[in-house]
Amino acid sequence: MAEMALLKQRKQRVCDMIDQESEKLYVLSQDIWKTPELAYKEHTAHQLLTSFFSSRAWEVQAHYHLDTAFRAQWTSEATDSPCLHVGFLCEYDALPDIGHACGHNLIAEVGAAAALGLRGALESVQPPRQVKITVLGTPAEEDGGGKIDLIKAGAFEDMDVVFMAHPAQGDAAYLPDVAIHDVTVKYYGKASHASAYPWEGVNALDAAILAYNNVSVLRQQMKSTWRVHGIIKNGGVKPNIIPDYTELEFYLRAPSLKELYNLQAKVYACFNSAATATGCKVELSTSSYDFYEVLPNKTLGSIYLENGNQLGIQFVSLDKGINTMAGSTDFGNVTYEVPGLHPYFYIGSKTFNHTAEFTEATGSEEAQYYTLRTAKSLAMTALDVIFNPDLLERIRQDWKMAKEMEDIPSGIDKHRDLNCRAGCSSFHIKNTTE
Ligand SMILES: NCCC[C@H](NC(=O)CCN)C(=O)O
Repeated sequence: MAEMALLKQRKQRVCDMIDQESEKLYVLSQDIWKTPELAYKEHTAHQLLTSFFSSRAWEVQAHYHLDTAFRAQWTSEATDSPCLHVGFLCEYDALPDIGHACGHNLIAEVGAAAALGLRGALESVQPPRQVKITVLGTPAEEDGGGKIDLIKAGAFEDMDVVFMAHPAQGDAAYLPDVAIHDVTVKYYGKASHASAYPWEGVNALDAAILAYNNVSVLRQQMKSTWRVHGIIKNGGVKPNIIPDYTELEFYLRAPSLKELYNLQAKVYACFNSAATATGCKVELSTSSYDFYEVLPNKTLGSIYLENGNQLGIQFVSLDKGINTMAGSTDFGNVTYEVPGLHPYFYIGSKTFNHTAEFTEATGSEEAQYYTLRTAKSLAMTALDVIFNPDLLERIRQDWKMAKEMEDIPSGIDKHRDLNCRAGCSSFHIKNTTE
Protein backbone atom coordinates (compact mmCIF):
# COMPACT_ATOMS: atom_id res chain seq x y z
CA MET A 1 0.00 0.00 0.00
CA ALA A 2 2.89 2.33 0.89
CA GLU A 3 4.38 1.79 -2.57
CA MET A 4 1.09 2.78 -4.22
CA ALA A 5 0.82 5.86 -2.05
CA LEU A 6 4.40 6.78 -2.89
CA LEU A 7 3.79 6.40 -6.61
CA LYS A 8 0.64 8.52 -6.34
CA GLN A 9 2.71 11.18 -4.57
CA ARG A 10 5.34 11.12 -7.32
CA LYS A 11 2.67 11.44 -9.98
CA GLN A 12 1.23 14.41 -8.16
CA ARG A 13 4.72 15.90 -8.24
CA VAL A 14 4.75 15.47 -12.04
CA CYS A 15 1.49 17.39 -12.31
CA ASP A 16 2.63 20.10 -9.89
CA MET A 17 5.88 20.62 -11.79
CA ILE A 18 4.07 20.98 -15.10
CA ASP A 19 1.46 23.31 -13.60
CA GLN A 20 4.23 25.47 -12.14
CA GLU A 21 5.71 25.88 -15.63
CA SER A 22 2.39 26.26 -17.46
CA GLU A 23 2.85 29.96 -18.23
CA LYS A 24 6.33 29.53 -19.70
CA LEU A 25 5.20 26.45 -21.62
CA TYR A 26 2.30 28.38 -23.12
CA VAL A 27 4.64 31.20 -24.20
CA LEU A 28 6.96 28.59 -25.75
CA SER A 29 4.24 27.01 -27.86
CA GLN A 30 2.76 30.40 -28.73
CA ASP A 31 6.11 31.73 -29.96
CA ILE A 32 6.50 28.64 -32.14
CA TRP A 33 2.93 28.95 -33.38
CA LYS A 34 3.42 32.62 -34.30
CA THR A 35 6.47 31.88 -36.48
CA PRO A 36 5.47 28.89 -38.64
CA GLU A 37 8.54 27.38 -40.34
CA LEU A 38 8.75 24.58 -42.91
CA ALA A 39 10.61 21.29 -42.74
CA TYR A 40 14.34 21.58 -42.04
CA LYS A 41 13.97 25.38 -41.77
CA GLU A 42 12.65 25.56 -38.18
CA HIS A 43 15.41 27.94 -37.04
CA THR A 44 13.29 30.05 -34.67
CA ALA A 45 11.66 27.01 -33.07
CA HIS A 46 15.10 25.42 -32.66
CA GLN A 47 16.41 28.56 -30.95
CA LEU A 48 13.33 28.86 -28.68
CA LEU A 49 13.51 25.24 -27.56
CA THR A 50 17.27 25.08 -27.01
CA SER A 51 17.10 28.30 -24.95
CA PHE A 52 14.15 26.90 -23.00
CA PHE A 53 16.13 23.86 -21.89
CA SER A 54 19.51 25.60 -21.48
CA SER A 55 17.88 28.03 -19.05
CA ARG A 56 16.69 25.08 -16.96
CA ALA A 57 20.09 23.39 -16.54
CA TRP A 58 19.62 20.68 -19.16
CA GLU A 59 22.65 19.53 -21.13
CA VAL A 60 21.77 20.90 -24.57
CA GLN A 61 23.26 20.04 -27.96
CA ALA A 62 22.01 22.45 -30.58
CA HIS A 63 22.15 21.59 -34.29
CA TYR A 64 22.19 17.91 -33.34
CA HIS A 65 23.05 16.06 -36.57
CA LEU A 66 20.60 18.38 -38.37
CA ASP A 67 20.70 22.18 -38.46
CA THR A 68 17.31 22.43 -36.72
CA ALA A 69 17.43 19.32 -34.49
CA PHE A 70 18.53 19.41 -30.85
CA ARG A 71 19.08 17.16 -27.87
CA ALA A 72 18.54 18.12 -24.23
CA GLN A 73 19.51 15.63 -21.51
CA TRP A 74 19.31 15.22 -17.76
CA THR A 75 20.52 12.21 -15.77
CA SER A 76 19.65 11.29 -12.19
CA GLU A 77 22.13 10.03 -9.59
CA ALA A 78 23.99 6.83 -10.51
CA THR A 79 22.89 3.58 -8.81
CA ASP A 80 24.10 -0.02 -9.11
CA SER A 81 21.30 -0.86 -11.59
CA PRO A 82 21.61 -0.13 -15.32
CA CYS A 83 20.42 3.32 -16.40
CA LEU A 84 16.95 3.55 -17.92
CA HIS A 85 16.79 5.94 -20.87
CA VAL A 86 13.49 7.73 -21.59
CA GLY A 87 12.98 9.89 -24.68
CA PHE A 88 10.44 12.64 -25.35
CA LEU A 89 10.18 13.98 -28.91
CA CYS A 90 9.35 17.52 -29.96
CA GLU A 91 8.09 18.31 -33.45
CA TYR A 92 7.83 21.92 -34.61
CA ASP A 93 7.56 22.13 -38.39
CA ALA A 94 4.53 23.84 -39.94
CA LEU A 95 2.67 23.43 -43.24
CA PRO A 96 2.95 25.69 -46.29
CA ASP A 97 0.45 28.59 -46.31
CA ILE A 98 -1.62 27.34 -43.33
CA GLY A 99 0.99 27.39 -40.56
CA HIS A 100 0.60 25.07 -37.58
CA ALA A 101 -2.43 23.24 -38.96
CA CYS A 102 -1.23 20.00 -37.41
CA GLY A 103 -0.34 21.49 -34.05
CA HIS A 104 3.36 20.66 -34.00
CA ASN A 105 3.79 23.68 -31.69
CA LEU A 106 1.72 21.69 -29.18
CA ILE A 107 3.73 18.52 -29.82
CA ALA A 108 6.83 20.49 -28.84
CA GLU A 109 5.06 21.77 -25.74
CA VAL A 110 3.92 18.28 -24.70
CA GLY A 111 7.45 16.90 -25.08
CA ALA A 112 8.98 19.76 -23.11
CA ALA A 113 6.34 19.67 -20.38
CA ALA A 114 6.50 15.90 -19.93
CA ALA A 115 10.29 16.04 -19.61
CA LEU A 116 10.12 18.85 -17.03
CA GLY A 117 7.44 17.00 -15.07
CA LEU A 118 9.33 13.70 -15.04
CA ARG A 119 12.58 15.36 -14.00
CA GLY A 120 10.75 17.23 -11.24
CA ALA A 121 9.35 13.99 -9.86
CA LEU A 122 12.72 12.22 -10.01
CA GLU A 123 14.52 15.08 -8.29
CA SER A 124 12.08 14.86 -5.41
CA VAL A 125 12.49 11.13 -4.93
CA GLN A 126 15.44 8.84 -5.64
CA PRO A 127 14.36 6.43 -8.41
CA PRO A 128 15.24 2.69 -8.01
CA ARG A 129 17.72 3.03 -10.86
CA GLN A 130 19.53 5.79 -12.66
CA VAL A 131 17.33 7.50 -15.25
CA LYS A 132 18.40 9.50 -18.28
CA ILE A 133 15.80 11.78 -19.85
CA THR A 134 16.44 12.86 -23.44
CA VAL A 135 14.36 15.48 -25.20
CA LEU A 136 14.95 15.20 -28.94
CA GLY A 137 13.97 18.04 -31.26
CA THR A 138 12.96 16.16 -34.40
CA PRO A 139 12.31 18.49 -37.36
CA ALA A 140 10.68 17.91 -40.72
CA GLU A 141 7.91 15.42 -39.96
CA GLU A 142 5.57 16.87 -42.62
CA ASP A 143 8.17 16.69 -45.34
CA GLY A 144 11.38 14.65 -45.43
CA GLY A 145 11.43 12.81 -42.11
CA GLY A 146 13.91 14.32 -39.66
CA LYS A 147 13.46 11.44 -37.20
CA ILE A 148 14.87 9.08 -39.85
CA ASP A 149 17.96 11.23 -40.28
CA LEU A 150 18.37 11.03 -36.50
CA ILE A 151 17.82 7.25 -36.49
CA LYS A 152 20.58 6.89 -39.07
CA ALA A 153 22.80 9.15 -36.93
CA GLY A 154 22.29 6.83 -33.95
CA ALA A 155 20.24 9.25 -31.84
CA PHE A 156 17.87 6.51 -30.62
CA GLU A 157 20.47 3.82 -30.07
CA ASP A 158 20.37 3.40 -26.29
CA MET A 159 16.83 4.56 -25.57
CA ASP A 160 14.52 2.17 -23.72
CA VAL A 161 11.22 3.88 -24.44
CA VAL A 162 10.16 6.97 -26.36
CA PHE A 163 7.08 9.20 -26.17
CA MET A 164 5.34 11.97 -28.07
CA ALA A 165 1.70 12.97 -28.62
CA HIS A 166 -0.20 14.52 -31.52
CA PRO A 167 -3.19 16.94 -31.56
CA ALA A 168 -6.41 15.55 -33.03
CA GLN A 169 -10.22 15.61 -32.69
CA GLY A 170 -10.23 13.33 -29.64
CA ASP A 171 -8.05 11.35 -27.24
CA ALA A 172 -6.76 7.94 -28.37
CA ALA A 173 -3.84 5.97 -26.96
CA TYR A 174 -3.15 4.58 -30.43
CA LEU A 175 -4.26 5.24 -34.02
CA PRO A 176 -3.05 3.12 -36.94
CA ASP A 177 -0.68 5.61 -38.58
CA VAL A 178 0.12 4.05 -41.94
CA ALA A 179 3.25 3.63 -44.03
CA ILE A 180 3.77 6.26 -46.73
CA HIS A 181 5.86 6.75 -49.86
CA ASP A 182 6.12 10.20 -51.50
CA VAL A 183 7.03 10.39 -55.18
CA THR A 184 7.53 13.21 -57.70
CA VAL A 185 6.71 12.31 -61.32
CA LYS A 186 8.31 14.37 -64.12
CA TYR A 187 7.37 13.95 -67.79
CA TYR A 188 9.62 15.25 -70.55
CA GLY A 189 8.14 15.72 -74.06
CA LYS A 190 8.82 18.04 -76.99
CA ALA A 191 7.32 21.49 -77.53
CA SER A 192 5.71 22.57 -80.80
CA HIS A 193 3.19 25.18 -81.97
CA ALA A 194 -0.12 23.62 -80.92
CA SER A 195 -1.97 24.92 -83.94
CA ALA A 196 0.58 25.17 -86.73
CA TYR A 197 2.25 21.76 -86.35
CA PRO A 198 1.05 19.90 -83.24
CA TRP A 199 2.14 16.60 -84.78
CA GLU A 200 5.75 17.64 -84.19
CA GLY A 201 5.16 17.81 -80.43
CA VAL A 202 5.40 15.14 -77.70
CA ASN A 203 2.75 16.12 -75.17
CA ALA A 204 3.88 15.94 -71.50
CA LEU A 205 0.47 17.14 -70.31
CA ASP A 206 -1.18 14.18 -72.02
CA ALA A 207 1.20 11.96 -70.04
CA ALA A 208 0.27 13.69 -66.78
CA ILE A 209 -3.45 13.37 -67.45
CA LEU A 210 -3.09 9.73 -68.47
CA ALA A 211 -1.04 9.01 -65.33
CA TYR A 212 -3.70 10.60 -63.13
CA ASN A 213 -6.46 8.67 -64.91
CA ASN A 214 -4.49 5.40 -64.78
CA VAL A 215 -4.35 5.78 -61.00
CA SER A 216 -8.06 6.60 -60.96
CA VAL A 217 -8.97 3.34 -62.68
CA LEU A 218 -6.52 1.41 -60.48
CA ARG A 219 -8.60 2.44 -57.46
CA GLN A 220 -11.23 -0.22 -58.23
CA GLN A 221 -8.60 -2.87 -57.52
CA MET A 222 -7.09 -1.16 -54.47
CA LYS A 223 -7.70 -2.37 -50.92
CA SER A 224 -9.95 -0.09 -48.88
CA THR A 225 -7.04 0.65 -46.53
CA TRP A 226 -4.77 1.83 -49.33
CA ARG A 227 -4.54 5.50 -50.22
CA VAL A 228 -3.14 7.22 -53.32
CA HIS A 229 -3.49 11.02 -53.63
CA GLY A 230 -1.70 13.48 -55.86
CA ILE A 231 -1.54 16.88 -57.51
CA ILE A 232 -0.36 18.26 -60.85
CA LYS A 233 2.28 20.83 -59.87
CA ASN A 234 3.11 21.90 -63.42
CA GLY A 235 0.77 21.33 -66.39
CA GLY A 236 2.40 23.48 -69.03
CA VAL A 237 2.76 27.19 -69.67
CA LYS A 238 0.55 28.23 -72.63
CA PRO A 239 -2.27 26.53 -74.59
CA ASN A 240 -0.47 27.15 -77.90
CA ILE A 241 2.75 25.46 -76.74
CA ILE A 242 2.59 21.66 -76.57
CA PRO A 243 3.88 21.11 -72.97
CA ASP A 244 7.35 19.62 -73.01
CA TYR A 245 7.47 19.33 -69.20
CA THR A 246 4.91 18.41 -66.56
CA GLU A 247 5.30 17.51 -62.87
CA LEU A 248 3.06 15.66 -60.44
CA GLU A 249 3.45 14.75 -56.75
CA PHE A 250 1.79 11.69 -55.22
CA TYR A 251 1.57 10.10 -51.77
CA LEU A 252 1.06 6.34 -51.58
CA ARG A 253 -0.06 4.76 -48.29
CA ALA A 254 -0.75 1.28 -46.89
CA PRO A 255 -1.15 -0.22 -43.40
CA SER A 256 2.16 -2.06 -43.69
CA LEU A 257 5.45 -1.76 -45.53
CA LYS A 258 4.83 -5.00 -47.37
CA GLU A 259 1.53 -3.71 -48.76
CA LEU A 260 3.08 -0.33 -49.52
CA TYR A 261 5.67 -2.06 -51.67
CA ASN A 262 2.91 -3.93 -53.51
CA LEU A 263 0.89 -0.74 -54.07
CA GLN A 264 3.97 1.17 -55.20
CA ALA A 265 4.66 -1.31 -58.01
CA LYS A 266 1.08 -0.92 -59.29
CA VAL A 267 1.13 2.88 -59.18
CA TYR A 268 4.55 3.12 -60.81
CA ALA A 269 3.15 1.03 -63.67
CA CYS A 270 0.48 3.75 -64.06
CA PHE A 271 3.16 6.43 -64.31
CA ASN A 272 5.43 4.49 -66.67
CA SER A 273 2.64 3.41 -69.02
CA ALA A 274 1.56 7.06 -69.46
CA ALA A 275 5.09 7.78 -70.71
CA THR A 276 4.97 4.86 -73.12
CA ALA A 277 1.58 5.89 -74.49
CA THR A 278 2.72 9.45 -75.25
CA GLY A 279 6.35 8.96 -76.15
CA CYS A 280 7.51 11.05 -73.17
CA LYS A 281 10.45 10.33 -70.91
CA VAL A 282 9.52 9.89 -67.23
CA GLU A 283 11.57 10.48 -64.06
CA LEU A 284 10.37 9.28 -60.66
CA SER A 285 12.11 10.75 -57.63
CA THR A 286 11.55 11.54 -53.96
CA SER A 287 12.93 13.97 -51.41
CA SER A 288 11.44 12.14 -48.44
CA TYR A 289 12.16 8.90 -46.65
CA ASP A 290 9.43 6.29 -46.62
CA PHE A 291 7.59 6.49 -43.29
CA TYR A 292 6.80 3.16 -41.67
CA GLU A 293 3.52 2.41 -39.91
CA VAL A 294 3.50 3.07 -36.14
CA LEU A 295 3.93 -0.25 -34.30
CA PRO A 296 1.43 -0.53 -31.42
CA ASN A 297 2.62 -1.34 -27.90
CA LYS A 298 -0.17 -2.80 -25.79
CA THR A 299 1.56 -2.42 -22.44
CA LEU A 300 2.56 1.22 -22.97
CA GLY A 301 -0.91 1.98 -24.31
CA SER A 302 -2.68 0.47 -21.33
CA ILE A 303 -0.50 2.33 -18.80
CA TYR A 304 -1.17 5.57 -20.66
CA LEU A 305 -4.93 4.89 -20.70
CA GLU A 306 -4.85 4.29 -16.93
CA ASN A 307 -2.96 7.52 -16.23
CA GLY A 308 -5.09 9.50 -18.65
CA ASN A 309 -8.29 8.21 -17.06
CA GLN A 310 -6.99 9.33 -13.66
CA LEU A 311 -6.68 12.83 -15.12
CA GLY A 312 -10.18 12.71 -16.55
CA ILE A 313 -9.36 11.97 -20.19
CA GLN A 314 -12.32 10.45 -22.05
CA PHE A 315 -10.61 8.19 -24.55
CA VAL A 316 -12.38 7.33 -27.77
CA SER A 317 -12.24 3.74 -28.95
CA LEU A 318 -10.82 3.05 -32.38
CA ASP A 319 -14.11 1.91 -33.88
CA LYS A 320 -16.25 4.78 -32.53
CA GLY A 321 -14.28 7.90 -32.18
CA ILE A 322 -11.89 9.82 -34.31
CA ASN A 323 -11.04 8.49 -37.71
CA THR A 324 -9.82 4.90 -37.65
CA MET A 325 -7.57 5.76 -40.56
CA ALA A 326 -4.82 8.10 -39.46
CA GLY A 327 -2.16 9.82 -41.52
CA SER A 328 1.49 8.87 -41.43
CA THR A 329 4.44 9.93 -39.30
CA ASP A 330 8.18 9.30 -39.17
CA PHE A 331 7.54 8.24 -35.58
CA GLY A 332 6.63 4.92 -37.25
CA ASN A 333 10.29 4.43 -38.18
CA VAL A 334 11.23 5.23 -34.57
CA THR A 335 8.94 2.41 -33.34
CA TYR A 336 11.04 -0.01 -35.36
CA GLU A 337 14.10 1.12 -33.36
CA VAL A 338 12.70 1.46 -29.84
CA PRO A 339 9.34 0.80 -28.10
CA GLY A 340 7.28 3.96 -28.45
CA LEU A 341 3.94 5.56 -27.65
CA HIS A 342 2.32 8.13 -29.94
CA PRO A 343 -1.16 8.96 -28.60
CA TYR A 344 -3.49 11.55 -30.06
CA PHE A 345 -5.06 14.23 -27.90
CA TYR A 346 -8.09 16.51 -28.01
CA ILE A 347 -7.32 20.24 -28.05
CA GLY A 348 -10.84 21.63 -27.55
CA SER A 349 -11.87 21.63 -31.21
CA LYS A 350 -13.52 19.14 -33.56
CA THR A 351 -12.01 20.80 -36.62
CA PHE A 352 -9.69 18.72 -38.80
CA ASN A 353 -5.92 18.68 -39.05
CA HIS A 354 -4.43 20.44 -42.08
CA THR A 355 -7.13 23.12 -42.12
CA ALA A 356 -7.00 26.84 -41.29
CA GLU A 357 -9.57 26.19 -38.54
CA PHE A 358 -7.23 23.71 -36.86
CA THR A 359 -4.41 26.26 -37.08
CA GLU A 360 -6.58 28.61 -35.05
CA ALA A 361 -7.31 25.87 -32.52
CA THR A 362 -3.64 24.96 -32.04
CA GLY A 363 -2.84 28.59 -31.21
CA SER A 364 -5.73 29.00 -28.81
CA GLU A 365 -5.44 29.24 -25.03
CA GLU A 366 -8.19 26.61 -24.78
CA ALA A 367 -5.76 23.99 -26.16
CA GLN A 368 -3.46 24.48 -23.17
CA TYR A 369 -5.49 22.52 -20.62
CA TYR A 370 -5.62 19.45 -22.88
CA THR A 371 -1.98 19.82 -23.94
CA LEU A 372 -0.67 19.88 -20.38
CA ARG A 373 -3.00 17.05 -19.34
CA THR A 374 -1.50 14.93 -22.11
CA ALA A 375 2.03 15.83 -21.00
CA LYS A 376 1.15 14.79 -17.44
CA SER A 377 -0.22 11.45 -18.68
CA LEU A 378 2.94 10.77 -20.69
CA ALA A 379 5.25 11.68 -17.78
CA MET A 380 3.18 9.56 -15.38
CA THR A 381 3.42 6.66 -17.82
CA ALA A 382 7.20 7.05 -17.90
CA LEU A 383 7.18 7.10 -14.08
CA ASP A 384 5.30 3.78 -14.00
CA VAL A 385 7.89 2.23 -16.29
CA ILE A 386 10.73 3.55 -14.11
CA PHE A 387 9.28 2.30 -10.83
CA ASN A 388 7.98 -1.03 -12.14
CA PRO A 389 10.76 -3.02 -13.85
CA ASP A 390 8.33 -5.78 -14.90
CA LEU A 391 6.60 -3.29 -17.17
CA LEU A 392 9.76 -2.60 -19.13
CA GLU A 393 10.14 -6.31 -19.87
CA ARG A 394 6.51 -6.55 -21.04
CA ILE A 395 6.97 -3.45 -23.17
CA ARG A 396 9.99 -5.04 -24.80
CA GLN A 397 8.06 -8.28 -25.45
CA ASP A 398 5.23 -6.34 -27.09
CA TRP A 399 7.75 -4.52 -29.24
CA LYS A 400 9.51 -7.69 -30.41
CA MET A 401 6.19 -9.30 -31.31
CA ALA A 402 4.94 -6.26 -33.20
CA LYS A 403 8.13 -6.15 -35.25
CA GLU A 404 7.92 -9.84 -36.06
CA MET A 405 4.38 -9.30 -37.37
CA GLU A 406 5.73 -6.93 -40.02
CA ASP A 407 8.25 -8.79 -42.16
CA ILE A 408 9.88 -6.05 -44.20
CA PRO A 409 10.30 -7.35 -47.81
CA SER A 410 13.77 -8.89 -48.01
CA GLY A 411 16.47 -6.74 -49.52
CA ILE A 412 14.94 -3.49 -48.30
CA ASP A 413 17.54 -1.58 -46.30
CA LYS A 414 15.87 -0.25 -43.17
CA HIS A 415 15.01 3.41 -43.53
CA ARG A 416 16.24 3.42 -47.07
CA ASP A 417 13.74 4.42 -49.66
CA LEU A 418 11.58 1.71 -51.20
CA ASN A 419 12.36 3.39 -54.51
CA CYS A 420 15.68 1.59 -54.57
CA ARG A 421 13.66 -1.49 -55.44
CA ALA A 422 10.96 -0.10 -57.63
CA GLY A 423 12.57 1.87 -60.37
CA CYS A 424 12.80 5.30 -58.86
CA SER A 425 15.56 7.17 -60.60
CA SER A 426 16.73 9.41 -57.76
CA PHE A 427 16.48 9.77 -54.00
CA HIS A 428 17.86 12.76 -52.16
CA ILE A 429 17.20 14.21 -48.73
CA LYS A 430 17.26 17.97 -48.20
CA ASN A 431 19.28 20.03 -45.79
CA THR A 432 21.16 17.46 -43.75
CA THR A 433 24.38 18.66 -42.18
CA GLU A 434 26.45 15.59 -43.04
N1 LIG B 1 5.13 13.33 -46.59
C1 LIG B 1 4.78 12.89 -45.27
C2 LIG B 1 3.47 13.47 -44.83
C3 LIG B 1 3.19 13.16 -43.38
C4 LIG B 1 1.86 13.72 -42.95
N2 LIG B 1 1.78 13.57 -41.52
C5 LIG B 1 0.69 13.98 -40.88
O1 LIG B 1 -0.19 14.64 -41.39
C6 LIG B 1 0.65 13.58 -39.43
C7 LIG B 1 0.63 14.73 -38.59
N3 LIG B 1 1.65 15.66 -38.88
C8 LIG B 1 0.70 12.97 -43.61
O2 LIG B 1 0.27 13.42 -44.70
O3 LIG B 1 0.24 11.98 -43.04
